[in-house]
Amino acid sequence: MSYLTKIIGTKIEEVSRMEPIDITMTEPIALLNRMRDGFHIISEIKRSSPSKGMIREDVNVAERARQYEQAGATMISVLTDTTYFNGSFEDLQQVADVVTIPVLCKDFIIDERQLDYAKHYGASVALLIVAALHPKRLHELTRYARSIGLDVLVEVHDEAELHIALELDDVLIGINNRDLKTFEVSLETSIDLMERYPDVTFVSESGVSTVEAAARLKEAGASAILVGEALMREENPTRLLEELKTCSLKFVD
Ligand SMILES: O=P(O)(O)OC[C@@H](O)[C@@H](O)c1c[nH]c2ccccc12
Repeated sequence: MSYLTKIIGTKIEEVSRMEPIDITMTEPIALLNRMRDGFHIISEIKRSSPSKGMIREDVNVAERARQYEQAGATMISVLTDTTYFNGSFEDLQQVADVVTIPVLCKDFIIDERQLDYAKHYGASVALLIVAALHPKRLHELTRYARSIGLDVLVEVHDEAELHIALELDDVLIGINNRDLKTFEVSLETSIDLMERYPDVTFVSESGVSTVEAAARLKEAGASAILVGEALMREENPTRLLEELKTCSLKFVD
């Protein structure tokens, strides 16, 4: 059984225990427009992961999110899964309370109730993973998210999944360089797809740990990169984040 299948099994159980929660509906924030020009950093609050184990145990998430915003991040991603990533909706809320930039709820979302929680705890964007959902459910959840005021980042890993994502209106597409079934990471996953679809606005996700990697992705057409581990490992992430944001192949030996 793949890890993704295992995680989804856990989510099905978790969702069945989630009480309904109040939400205040808004309009989505037009995330796609914000990403169209320039090169953006989405920095992630990630305490641990199944593939890397503990990354940073004691983290003041509010403080770190503020540093990310000050250093120029366009959006903060917060892992809310507890079982596999040691995150929580409390983390999401703490971040949303202190930053002015959008906050992404990063979880394995399979049900409307999780979208309600994301909204309630302050997210303005939610992640939906194509590999985790039947295309019909992906459509339903995308529509529901937008109806309550959440923009959607849709995650793909190959061309077949990209075709499914391209059928959705007004979503930002992320290409995960990490295969969620094997944990293998390759930047070529993004580079190949971005070169074949030059008109699509893409976020390249995972495995970006150097300025050179960021520059390669930018050169290949990425509008944004999503960086978790590399920034979390920095005691002070400001400099690395600034360098990733202004990266250029010209300055790389
Ligand atoms: O820590 P990294 O390698 O920089 O990766 C960040 C982010 O892309 C990764 O956490 C991620 C991408 N898609 C996901 C889906 C679920 C959980 C986590 C993820």
